[in-house]
Amino acid sequence: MNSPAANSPLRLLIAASGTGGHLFPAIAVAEQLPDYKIEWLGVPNRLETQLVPAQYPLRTIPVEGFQQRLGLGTLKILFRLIRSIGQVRHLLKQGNFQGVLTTGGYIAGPSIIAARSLGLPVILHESNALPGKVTRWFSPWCTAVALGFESAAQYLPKAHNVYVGTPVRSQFRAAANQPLEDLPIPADVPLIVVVGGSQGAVAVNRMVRQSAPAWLAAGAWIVHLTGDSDPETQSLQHPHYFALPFYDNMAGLFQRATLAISRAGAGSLTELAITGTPSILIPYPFAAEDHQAHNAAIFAAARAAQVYRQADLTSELLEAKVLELLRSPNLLQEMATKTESLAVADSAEQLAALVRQLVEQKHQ
Ligand SMILES: CC(=O)N[C@H]1[C@@H](OP(=O)(O)OP(=O)(O)OC[C@H]2O[C@@H](n3ccc(=O)[nH]c3=O)[C@H](O)[C@@H]2O)O[C@H](CO)[C@@H](O)[C@@H]1O
Repeated sequence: MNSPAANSPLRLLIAASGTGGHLFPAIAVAEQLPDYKIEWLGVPNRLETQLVPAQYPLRTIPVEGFQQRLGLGTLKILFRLIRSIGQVRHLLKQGNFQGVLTTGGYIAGPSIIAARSLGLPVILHESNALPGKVTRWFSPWCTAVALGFESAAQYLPKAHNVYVGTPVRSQFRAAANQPLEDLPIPADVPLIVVVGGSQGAVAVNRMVRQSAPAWLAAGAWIVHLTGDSDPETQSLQHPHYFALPFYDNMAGLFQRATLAISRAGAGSLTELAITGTPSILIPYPFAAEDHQAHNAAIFAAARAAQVYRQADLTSELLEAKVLELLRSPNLLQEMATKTESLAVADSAEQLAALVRQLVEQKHQ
């Protein structure tokens, strides 16, 4: 591979794909590397085609997950994996890249193998408390593994682990109390924010709609981020209830929220910690290896959140727990303080510094 011309910007390939939880931390790090020439690697038809800022050219390759049992399907996937490795190698050589940053998931496997086979440094960021399969399999080959939760290191004994927290978008690092200009919510009313990860959570949505009338009657306002695949989003109408498929100003919303009801994806938890927002967490029960329950357990242990398994939760119980919290400002304040203590405010800067160190040291 050619060495970069003196003074030409270093070239980094970011392999991050699929969900907000994988994309936003990578975007946050990219924002910290304005002097790098960055290109993006993703999968066709996934969220990256909408969320990755236009300044980072997006390349796509078709990769899929690994099945549990061996069979013809597994062979096909293996074949695709080998083909993807070849495609990423070609891309890396052609683009004269000097390093790879990935946030895990299926796109990470071929990216790590391709980059390491060319002697390029790879930094893998794992945001979950229980690292995903791809991270557990491929982390020993990475130059460094950056962790969102310190306790994840116990699952990666052969990796070079560095705890940095999970990077959040720049909106979360701006001054507090960004106004919600598009939502006419009075300053002095309690606000409940409901969020089901980047794609919404239909089961949580249903429970929330059943419980919401009691919360509204108690004087609360509600912003309900439903995702775009819930057919019943218009079934509850109330002047103090806003149902939206997706919302951009999450920093402003979490800062303003009295209480959040959320899934327990690493991205949402990190943001709740940064904004010091007390929460009720309902881990997604079908997440790979139940990893959201591991994320939520850290918040529960720190008394930063109340955690309920979806299977144990009814709309009556949810209704009662929320009312109880709305009537307990001291408890909410205590949860807010505990939540804040879990935040790593400069995670994006730390991870960008790690990328610089490893990429630049290799190319000195
Ligand atoms: C179902 C599933 O397996 N989800 C996983 C997925 O994240 P997934 O994207 O589902 O969930 P996360 O909580 O990590 O991230 C959601 C992100 O979307 C943003 N958002 C959400 C709604 C909205 O209207 N506007 C908005 O901007 C949130 O602010 C947050 O930044 O990857 C994460 C990181 O590996 C995992 O921890 C999650 O468990």
